[in-house]
Amino acid sequence: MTINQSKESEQKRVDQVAGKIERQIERVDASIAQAHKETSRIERNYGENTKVNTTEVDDQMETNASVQQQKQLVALAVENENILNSNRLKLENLQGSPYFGRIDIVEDGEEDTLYIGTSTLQDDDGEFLIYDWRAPISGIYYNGTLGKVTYPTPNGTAEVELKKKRQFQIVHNKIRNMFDTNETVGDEILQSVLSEYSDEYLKSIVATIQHEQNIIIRDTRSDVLLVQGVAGSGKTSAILQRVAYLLYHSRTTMNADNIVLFSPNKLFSNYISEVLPSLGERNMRQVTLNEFISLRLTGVQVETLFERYEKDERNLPETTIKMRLYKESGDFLEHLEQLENDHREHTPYFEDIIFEGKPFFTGDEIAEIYQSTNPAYHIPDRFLKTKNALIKRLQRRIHEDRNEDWVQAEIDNLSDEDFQQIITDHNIEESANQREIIAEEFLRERYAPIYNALLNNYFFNPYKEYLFLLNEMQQSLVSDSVWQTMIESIDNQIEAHKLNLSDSVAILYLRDFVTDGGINHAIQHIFIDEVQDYTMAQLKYISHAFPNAKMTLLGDRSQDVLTSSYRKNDLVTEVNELFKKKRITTITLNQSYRSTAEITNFAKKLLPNGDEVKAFSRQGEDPVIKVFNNDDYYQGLKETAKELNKKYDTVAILARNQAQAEQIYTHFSDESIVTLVDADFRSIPKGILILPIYLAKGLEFDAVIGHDISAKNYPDLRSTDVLYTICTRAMHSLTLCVDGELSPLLQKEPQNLISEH
Ligand SMILES: Nc1ncnc2c1ncn2[C@@H]1O[C@H](COP(=O)(O)OP(=O)(O)OP(=O)(O)O)[C@@H](O)[C@H]1O
Repeated sequence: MTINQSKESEQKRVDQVAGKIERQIERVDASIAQAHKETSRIERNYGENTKVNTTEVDDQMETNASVQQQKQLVALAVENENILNSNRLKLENLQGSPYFGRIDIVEDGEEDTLYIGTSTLQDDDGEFLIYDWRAPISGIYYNGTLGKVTYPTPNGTAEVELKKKRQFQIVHNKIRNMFDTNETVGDEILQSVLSEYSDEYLKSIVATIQHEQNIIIRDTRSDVLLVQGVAGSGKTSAILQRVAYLLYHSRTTMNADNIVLFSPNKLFSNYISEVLPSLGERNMRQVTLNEFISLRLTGVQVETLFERYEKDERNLPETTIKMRLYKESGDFLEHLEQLENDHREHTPYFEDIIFEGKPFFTGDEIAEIYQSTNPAYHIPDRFLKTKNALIKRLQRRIHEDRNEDWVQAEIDNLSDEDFQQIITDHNIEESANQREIIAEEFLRERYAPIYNALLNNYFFNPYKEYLFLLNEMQQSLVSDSVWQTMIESIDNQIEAHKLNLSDSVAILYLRDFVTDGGINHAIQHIFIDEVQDYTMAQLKYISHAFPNAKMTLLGDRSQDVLTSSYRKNDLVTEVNELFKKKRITTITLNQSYRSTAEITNFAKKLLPNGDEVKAFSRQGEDPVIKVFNNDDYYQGLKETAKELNKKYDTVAILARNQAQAEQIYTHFSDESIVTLVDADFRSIPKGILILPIYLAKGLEFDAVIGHDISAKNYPDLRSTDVLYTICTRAMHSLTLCVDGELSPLLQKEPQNLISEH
């Protein structure tokens, strides 16, 4: 058969499948309408049932049972509707482009042809029209070259012969491109996908996943999967495909709520929010490091990475660097723990528990209980015994206070409804001492804040404990007076309810150690994007806080924008050292997909080990370096941006920091198509955008303009990471504007790229 004949018969199949998808959508719509009616009927019924008489105790009990039953019915009906809606979403996702791959295999002498798409589709006879890309057999499409290949089955590995691998690009149910290939996914389709212009949202790469990316997506063995991937190599894309893959394979034991992604900022969260729904899955939870820490340290304002970066840009003394590097190491957390253990005689710092303006338990009373526990026990055990003793004291108080006059008086003053509510809430039966039981329950409610304070260990002061340990620490990094000044400065910050990043993680770790708390067992997978921005102490803490979670860490040591002013780390070595007791797999991605070959080749020359980076063979225009005479700079920048915006929807002017971004904006403020983006933005508009580089991390734009790459602004090698990250945000066009003298980082560039204005 010629390729044209094949195309004709393939098109026929697409038409048939498209027709079946339409009919299934109609049927699902009818079922959804029916289910919706049913849910409303049950809800109405539920409403009527709750209106029954609730004054008599017997009636109350009966009503409760019936309400519970109705609640369950509502929940079931809603669940049914949710399932139907999720089926519809899957069908919608298949509409217009039902599949992207086909494999022809011979298994046990039998030939079979399988089509692969974003989700499974069966016809009414149960025949598979489309296989989900995550099905074990679909792995062949991404992994196998023609010939003998294997795939996992519940009964072990199966071997088949792969006869043909075909790729499709189907748009509006018309085959636009079709290729037979022996590669993972041939370059032609990838070329075409990558030439498209940027979008507000990242897209799924399911149809064109590459071999190395596939290994990341399908890894289920590693405890820690570390990916060192160059800019634009598909790390973020791989995360999202991997989440979809894991959800599919652990349907019964895991859902999207068991997965947490640490993302760099809110813009980024929005940028990636469409991929999983386009694959028929719910988004996982997302949190920034700062939100995560702040949630755990309520009442304290924790410095963000961006704030610190802005500060670091101004000055960073050598001693600060030394102390910070130490406090950011995994060892520091261990030293704190060790020091705490070494000070057996020391009583942790306890606080009064205040109730209605007065101490209910004083710090001294709590300390006494702690001191009475066996000093041979571990600190967390002594702490737990103290806490249990306090809970017992509270219970005793409740028991003793129940006959107090004030309690009796308060009960007498309860309305009938409140009185009945206590009876029903606690299932209190009629008996001789019913009133005493009611009094106890009443007190339990009244003293709930105390109980809550005990449960949450609010009587322990981790801040003072931390300062104590810092004081006790033997260190030879800096002079004693510098160390003391550092301690005083933390003390002052705590007074003002503020904390810097390194101290906050150490305090959390210390608090969790002493109180044996802070652990979340429900999370099964943690993903950290831009892991080069994390310190080993932070990674250690995250791993401690989610002990059941496998970790997928993705980063690029060359995009170390936020910490490169004081840290030159080797990400892979440090992470391997930190997690040496775990099963760790390291994968390197060297192929960059985002930018044209010209941009990638330009950017990689900035790096000392840039040869590793492989450009994808998509041709475009050469990057441009425009040098302006000081007075003309902003005018030139403005004209450049406006000119590019005629051709490209999004043109991003990337500055080193917020102050520079604001400065640029003042020169543009008369233009309506220009937006100054700051940390509170949740989505990226089209037009000309001005933003500091740290907010552009992980994002991409059609055209990028690097702001003021002059000798003043990018004086030496320490600025390499920032400049590299700026350049690699560009998909199709890169321009670097220079105010005055060219940065030494650009001085080796060929003259034909540089123009004077
Ligand atoms: N296999 C692929 N098929 C199609 N497009 C791809 C593929 N891999 C990556 N891309 C595209 O390349 C671009 C960069 O991908 P992504 O943002 O995931 O890379 P990254 O490694 O996270 O980048 P960075 O570290 O620079 O932020 C995106 O537009 C993505 O859609």
